[in-house]
Order: sequence, then structure tokens, then C-alpha cells
Amino acid sequence: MNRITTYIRQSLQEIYPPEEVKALSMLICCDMLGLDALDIYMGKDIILSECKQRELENIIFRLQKNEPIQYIRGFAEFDGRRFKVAPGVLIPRPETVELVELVARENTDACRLLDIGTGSGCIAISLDKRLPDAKVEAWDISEEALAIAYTNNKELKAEVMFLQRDVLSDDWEKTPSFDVIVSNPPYVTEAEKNGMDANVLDWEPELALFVPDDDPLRFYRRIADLGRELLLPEGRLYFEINQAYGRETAHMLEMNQYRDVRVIKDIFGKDRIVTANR
Ligand SMILES: C[S@@+](CC[C@H](N)C(=O)[O-])C[C@H]1O[C@@H](n2cnc3c(N)ncnc32)[C@H](O)[C@@H]1O
Repeated sequence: MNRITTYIRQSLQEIYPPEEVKALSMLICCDMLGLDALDIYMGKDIILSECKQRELENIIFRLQKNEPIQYIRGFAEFDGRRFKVAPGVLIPRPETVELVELVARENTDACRLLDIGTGSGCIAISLDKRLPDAKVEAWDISEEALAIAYTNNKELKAEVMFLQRDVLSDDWEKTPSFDVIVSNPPYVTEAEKNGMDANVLDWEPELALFVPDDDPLRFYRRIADLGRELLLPEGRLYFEINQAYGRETAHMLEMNQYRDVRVIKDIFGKDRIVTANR
């Protein structure tokens, strides 16, 4: 091991598990400081310029404060693209790519899609790219998130239309116009906070994450109601869900007269997506 990787590992070993320290160390050296991967593997001693040394110290300082590496780098990879992220917006998760893949695969003829709770715009922009003939609209209540989504839309040359809208309120006119409504809304209960990592709790926006313990399906119920007004007759709903509420979400949709309700597991075998036809 050279002096740089030794310094990184010693600085982080009390906060992160060994495998993560190893991965972070390679990422910092190669992707962030631009050092040669082979030199790092071979343990070659590398002298950093003063500027790179300061950059390294800043990265370590921020990681020691549990800041997610995606916020430090300023972007997250999602569906093969780089999405700008910052503390006002949820970091896109790999599980959510499965939702995008499913929607794109099953709706090749869709003309209009709506993404509710768009955050960084990762779902809406990825769908806009995968379904170039469709028009994609996306809503979020958060101004900060929407500002980041706009930037991503511009930088990734997508054509999503973003609107600031509180999906829980009811003050706009509704006409059936969408073939698909997709949403990854807040779904973590307050009770689940205890088991969460500091880098999520201390850094990611509460508004994007939490729902009250006594109403975990709040967003799904509301979007299912909206779906009855906004979806065209053959329209479809797609939700990313809390793995603990697959059955309840499916039951709620059936009670709302949705048809062909499916609960789909993610790559880890956990209930992750619920979909239904109007
Ligand atoms: C779990 S995040 C999902 C972000 C993004 N779609 C993704 O998959 O990474 C939920 C999003 O819902 C937004 N949100 C929370 N309450 C909302 C509301 N009442 N109306 C609209 N959006 C809301 C949050 O700002 C956040 O961006």
C-alpha cells in the first residue's frame, strides 16, 4: 500500500466497513484525484501536488462527517447517465433503475407519462431518453429538487416538462391525459429511522424520505385517487414501494378498482414495485 491509500484507509476505517473503505479508496485515488489504477494496485509511492493534497484532505474531511460520496462528487450514476445531485435532493438508487426499465419495456407506445416526486429527475429523464416519442411531465413540491432536475434536463439534453406541485393538495384542474403515472414517493416510516445509516439521515432531505407511521401509504393512496382522474382508460400506474408494504399497496389499489395488480420483487428478492391498470 502506498502512503495515500494508507492515509485514506486510516482516516476512514473507524467510520466505514472495510469493503467500503477499500472501494472508496480506489474511487478517490483513480476517479477523483486522477491517479493511475495500476500504480495504486502496485503500491507505487506517489507524491501529490499541493493542490491535490488539499483536495484529498477536503474529501476525507467530508467523508468523516458522513457526507455521501455522491454529494462530494456532485453527481450520481443512474441508468448509464450522470445526474447532478446536492443535499436538497435524494440520491438516485440502483433499485429505481428497475422501475425505469419496467416502465419503458411495457409502454413502448405510450404518448404521455407523468413522474410524481421527481427529485433529481432521474426517472423522468431516463424515460424521456428511453421513449423518445413520448412526452414526459414531472412534478415535485421541492424548489431545490426542481432546480437540480432542470439542470439535469438541460445537461442531459432531455425534454421533460417540470412543474412545482404538491401532490397531496387538490387545487388544479384535472383531465385524463396520461398513459402512465410513475412514482417513487417518500415511503420510509418514522419508526424505520432507527435502522438508517447516518449518511442518509444526516444528509438526504427528510421531505424525500419520510411518511408518518400511522399512514405509510399516504402518497400511494393519493396518487391512486389522482390516477382515476388523470389516467386515460387503458392507463397504468407504477410505484416503487417500501418492501414492507407490498401486500397493503396492492390491496389498496384493488379496493380502488384498479385491475391486474402486480407486486414485483427487486434483484435482492424484496417487494419493490407495484403496478396496476386503470
Ligand atoms: C423518494 S424521493 C424520489 C426522488 C426521485 N424520483 C428518485 O427516484 O430518486 C421523493 C420525492 O417526492 C417529493 N415530494 C415529497 N412530498 C411531495 C408532495 N407533497 N408533492 C410532490 N412531491 C413531493 C420529494 O421532494 C422527493 O423529491
